[in-house]
Amino acid sequence: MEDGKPVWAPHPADGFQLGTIVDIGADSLTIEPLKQKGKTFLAPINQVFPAEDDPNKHVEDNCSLMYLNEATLLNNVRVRYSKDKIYTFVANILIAVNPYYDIPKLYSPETIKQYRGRSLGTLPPHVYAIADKAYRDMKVLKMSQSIIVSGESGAGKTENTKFVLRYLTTSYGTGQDIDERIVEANPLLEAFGNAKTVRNNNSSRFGKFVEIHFNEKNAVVGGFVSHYLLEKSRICRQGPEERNYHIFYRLCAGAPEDIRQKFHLSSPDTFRYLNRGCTRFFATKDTDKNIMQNRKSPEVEGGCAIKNQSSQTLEHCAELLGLDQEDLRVSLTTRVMLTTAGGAKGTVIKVPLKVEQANNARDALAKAVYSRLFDHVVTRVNQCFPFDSSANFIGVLDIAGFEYFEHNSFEQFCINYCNEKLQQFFNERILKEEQELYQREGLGVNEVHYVDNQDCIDLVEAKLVGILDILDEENRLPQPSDQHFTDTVHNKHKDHFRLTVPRKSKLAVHRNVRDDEGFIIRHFAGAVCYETTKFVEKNNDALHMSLACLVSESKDRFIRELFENSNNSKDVKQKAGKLSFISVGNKFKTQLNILLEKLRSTGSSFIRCIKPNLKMVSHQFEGAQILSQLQCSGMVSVLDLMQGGFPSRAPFHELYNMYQSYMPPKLTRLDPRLFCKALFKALGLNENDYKFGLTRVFFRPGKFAEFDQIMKSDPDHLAELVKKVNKWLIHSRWKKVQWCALSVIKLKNKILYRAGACIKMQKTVRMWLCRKKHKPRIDGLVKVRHLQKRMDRFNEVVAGLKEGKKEMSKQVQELEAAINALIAKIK
Ligand SMILES: Nc1ncnc2c1ncn2[C@@H]1O[C@H](COP(=O)(O)OP(=O)(O)OP(=O)(O)O)[C@@H](O)[C@H]1O
Repeated sequence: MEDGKPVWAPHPADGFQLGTIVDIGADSLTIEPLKQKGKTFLAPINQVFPAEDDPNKHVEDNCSLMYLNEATLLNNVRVRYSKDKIYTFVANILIAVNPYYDIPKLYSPETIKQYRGRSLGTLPPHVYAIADKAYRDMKVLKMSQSIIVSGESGAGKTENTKFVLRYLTTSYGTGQDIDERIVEANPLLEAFGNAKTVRNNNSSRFGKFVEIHFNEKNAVVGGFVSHYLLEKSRICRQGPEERNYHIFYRLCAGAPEDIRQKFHLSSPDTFRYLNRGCTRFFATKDTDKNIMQNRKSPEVEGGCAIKNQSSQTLEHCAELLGLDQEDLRVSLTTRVMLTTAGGAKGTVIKVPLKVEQANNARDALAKAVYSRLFDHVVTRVNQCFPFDSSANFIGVLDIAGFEYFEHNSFEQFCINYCNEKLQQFFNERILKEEQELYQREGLGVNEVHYVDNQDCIDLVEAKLVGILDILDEENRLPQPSDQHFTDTVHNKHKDHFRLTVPRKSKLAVHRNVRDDEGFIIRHFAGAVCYETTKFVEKNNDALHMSLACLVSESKDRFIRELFENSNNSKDVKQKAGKLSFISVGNKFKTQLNILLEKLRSTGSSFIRCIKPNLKMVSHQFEGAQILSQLQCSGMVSVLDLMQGGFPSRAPFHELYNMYQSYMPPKLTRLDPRLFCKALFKALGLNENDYKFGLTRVFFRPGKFAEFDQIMKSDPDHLAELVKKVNKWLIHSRWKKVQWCALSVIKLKNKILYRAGACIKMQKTVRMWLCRKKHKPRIDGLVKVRHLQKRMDRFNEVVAGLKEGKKEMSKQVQELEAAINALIAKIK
C-alpha cells in the first residue's frame, strides 16, 4: 500500500469503505474515510486492502484487476451490479448476483445463439458461457461434466439452474420433445418441492442434481434427476409468513371441480397444515412449571381421542388413504406393543398415546405420505426423459449453500455438513489441483496455503465417533434423548479444534444455550451454534409401528405401493413392538458420498449465486452481507491463488487444434509446441502474461481470452498475423543458424584453449616431478661445489708454506681430485 493512496477498510454496512491511512500501529491502522474527512477509526491490518486507482472501474474477469483481494472483488461486483451486469468471472468461477427483476434480453434466444461454441471469456460473463464451456469440455475431453450452483436461499440457484438446462437443450438438443420435457419438469418439481419462505417466495426445499445425458454425437438423449433432503417439517408446521408446499394452494385454487370434490378441497384456511403453525411451548422440565396451565395446549393424561369436530376430516383422510376409518382412528391414538417379558410373551397390547404423542404420530404420517409422494413424483419425472444409453452427461447441482441463523437445527446441520463436503471438493479442484499442476509443469509458482477441512468432515461423518453415528446410536436406545446425545458428542470430542460448547459463542443468544442443549462447530465459513432439541426425532424417518402396518395394507394401490417401496415395510410386522428407526442423517451421508464420487469423476464448473439484499428488491446492494456470502462460498480463498497464479491453461495440442484451421499448411506442419511458441512470439504477448509448462501454456487471468480474440479476429488481421508468424519463424530460424555457427566457433576456441592449457599443465607437473626427483643431488652438488671453491683458498695457503709444501700440495691435489670425482659422480 503506497503512501497517500486510498485503501479499502472495513465498513459495518457496506463491507468496505475507501479511506487513507493516517497512522500505523502494531497490528492496526488508523484510517480516515474519504467520505468523512477529519474522522478516523482503527482497523485491523489484515482487513485493510489496497484499492484500484479508479474505484468505479469494473472488469468482466475479476482476475484482470491489478489488486486481487476481497475488497476489490466486492467493489467490482458492486459496480457491475449497478450497471445491470450481474455476472462476473473470477477466472473460471462465475459469480451471479440476483437482480430481482427481469433484465431485458439477458436470457433471450438471440443471447443463447451468441454464446454457442464461444470460449470462456470471449463474451461478457454469463451463465450461458459456463454452460457452453461444460458442453465443449465434455465434447473435447470426452468426459462428463458437472456445474455446481451454490448460494444462500434466494440467491438465484434455481433460476440459474433452469437457464443452464434451457441453454443446453436449446443449443444441443435434437429439437424433439425430450428437450422440452427436461425443462418442463421444473414447474412440476417446484410445485411439490418449493414453498414461500421469508427469504424466498419460491424457495426450493430440497436439493437436486439434474443430469442431461448426451449420445456419442453429443446430442441430448435424456435426463435424470436425483433429489436430496426434502424439508419435511414444513408439511405440518410453517413459520410466520411462510407457507406449505405450493401444490396445496394450487390445488385449492385451481383444481377442476371433480378433483376438488374427490379430494374434499376448499379454502386453505380450512386445513390445519395450511392455516397455522405450532401452538406448543418449547419449554424444559423446569421452565414448564412456570407456565400457567391455562396458557398451554390441553394435555389428557393417560390417552387421547379424536374430537367430534374432526370426525369428518378423519373420514376424508381414511377415504383418500384407502384405510378403514376406525383403524385409522385407533392407530392415530394408540401404539401397538409386543410384550417381551412376563405373562404371555408376544401378546399385542395397545398403549394409549398422549395428546402430544398422537399429534406427533399424525404429523409423522402426513410427512411420510408427502415425502414418499415426492419421491414418486421425481421417479415419474425421470420416466419422462428415459434414455437407452448415454456417452456422457452434464449434471447441474442446485443445493442450498452454507446457512447460519440465530437458531440452527438438524436441517442446518445437514446442509452445512453437505457444504463442508462441497467446499472440500472445491478446494480439491481449484486450489490443490492448481498447485499440483503448477509443480508438475515446473512453473516455479509459489505454493498457496489453504485450510483443509477434512477434520471437520470427520467430526460429522467418522465411523462410531462422528456426530451422525453418535446420533444414530442415541436413536437406537430404548429412551433416546437430545441431552444425552449432546453430552456424548461433547465427551467424545473434548479437545476437538472444530467443536465447542455454546457458552463459548461470540453471540450472547447462544451463550444461554446449556452445554447439553447444543454445540458449536467451527465450519470453513464460520462458527455455527446448533441447538440439538429434536435432533433425535428429526433423525428418524420411521413411522410408529401401528401406523406403518396400517398404511402398508391400504386398500388404495397407489398408497400401498408408496409404502411398499420404503426400506422398512417388509419387516414391519416382524418388528412390531420393537423400536423402529430409519436414520435420516446416515441416508444423507450415503447419498452425499455417492454424489461426491460422481462429481469427482467429472470435470467441474462453479457458479456462486449472491443475494444482494434481504428485502428481495432490485437495485439494492447490501455490501456487508454480500461480503459474508463471498467469504462463505470460498471465493476469498480462491483470490489468493489467482493473484499469483495462471488460472487459464491449454495443452499445446489443444491450442494447435483450436487454431490450426486459421493458419496456412506451412505453419501447421510445425510440432504443437513450436506452433504455439511461434504464435505467442509473433503476437508479441508480454512474457509475464503466460508461461510455457511441460505440456501446456498457462495464462495470467484474462490473457487467454485476449489471445483467443486476436486469433479469431477478421481475415485481414489474420493475414497480418500469419505474416508476422512467418517473419518470426524466419527470424527465429536465422537466429538459430547464427547461434549454431557461433556455437561451433565457440567450441573450436574452447578446444584450442583446452589443448594449450593441457600442455601447460603437463609441463608444470613434469617439472615438479623432476625437481622432486633431483632435489637431493642438486643440494649435494651445491654443497660440494662450495667445498671446491674453498680449495682455491687452500692452494693459496699451501703456496705460501715454507716447509712441507710439496707434501701438502700433493694432499690438496688428492682432495681436489676426490671432490671432482664426487661432482662427476653426483652429476
Ligand atoms: N437471473 C434472475 N433474473 C431475474 N430474477 C431472478 C434471477 N435469479 C433469481 N431471480 C429472482 O429471485 C427469486 C429467487 O431465486 P431462486 O429461487 O433461484 O433462489 P434459490 O437460490 O434457488 O433459493 P432457494 O435456496 O430458497 O431455493 C426468483 O424467484 C426470481 O424472482
